[in-house]
Amino acid sequence: MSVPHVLVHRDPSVLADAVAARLITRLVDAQSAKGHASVVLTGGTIGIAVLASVAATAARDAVDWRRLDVWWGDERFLPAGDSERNETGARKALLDHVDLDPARVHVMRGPDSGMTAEESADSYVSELRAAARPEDHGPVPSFDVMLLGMGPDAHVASLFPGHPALYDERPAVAVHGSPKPPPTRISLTLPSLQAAQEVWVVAAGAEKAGAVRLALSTGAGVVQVPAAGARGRRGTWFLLDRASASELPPDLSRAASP
Ligand SMILES: O=C1O[C@H](COP(=O)(O)O)[C@@H](O)[C@H](O)[C@H]1O
Repeated sequence: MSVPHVLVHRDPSVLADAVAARLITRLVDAQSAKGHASVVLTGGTIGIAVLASVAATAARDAVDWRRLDVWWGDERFLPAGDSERNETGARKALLDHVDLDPARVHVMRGPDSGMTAEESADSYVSELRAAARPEDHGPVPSFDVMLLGMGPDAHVASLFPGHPALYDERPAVAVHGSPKPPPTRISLTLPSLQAAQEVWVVAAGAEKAGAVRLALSTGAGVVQVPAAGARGRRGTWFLLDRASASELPPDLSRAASP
C-alpha cells in the first residue's frame, strides 16, 4: 500500500478548489492514457464542495464527461431524491450540470427500489464485478480516483470504528446502526477502497484534526481508525485545510497554500 502524501491548504474553500483542479487534471490524464476514467464520489460537506467547485470552473470542459464512470463509496439508504442521499448532493452540485452517460452513473439503490439494504449492496457488487476488466486484477475496477471524506471518528465511506463491515471482504455491504444518521447505509469495504489507483482523503475543520493525526500515525489499526486503511494502489493523498492538519507533527505535512 502507498505511503500517504499530505498537502495542507489555507482554508476549506481553497482546499475544495485545489482538489477540484487536481481532479479535473487526473481525469483528463486518465482519459488521454486509456480512453476512459473513473471516479468514486463521497458525500459530506467538503466532498460536495469539491464537486461544486468542479462545476464552477471552465476547466471542467477539459473532461469528456461521457467517458467517465461515476461510482459512490457509500450511500445513505434513503429513497432516490432524498436530500440526505449522497447521490442527491452530487447531482445538485455537479452531475446535473455535465453531459454524463446515464449508464455510467452507478448509484447505490435505496428502499424505493424495493430492495433491502443487503440486496442493494449485493446488486452494487454485481455492478462492480461487471465493470471490472482483466487489467484490474480483482472483483472491482481499479478506480482512477477514490474521493473520501472523513468523520471526526475517522470513519471513511460508511465504515465506522468497530463495525463488522471493517472485517468484511465482500466489495460492498449493508451497514446497520451507523452512529451518524441515517442508521442504514451501503458502503464499499476496505478491499474496494484499496483497489483504487489513487485514494484522496479530503478533510476540513478542527473537529477532524484528531482523526487526521490517527489516520496518519504508524500502527493505527483500521478497526479503531478506518481512515488508516484508506490507501491507494499507486498513491494516497490526505488533502487538508490548516484546521484539520493542526495536530499533525510538522515533518508530516506540506503547506500548499500561502
Ligand atoms: O455520512 C457521511 O459522512 C462523511 C463525512 O462527512 P462530513 O460532512 O463530516 O465531511 C462522508 O465522507 C460520507 O460519505 C458520508 O456518507
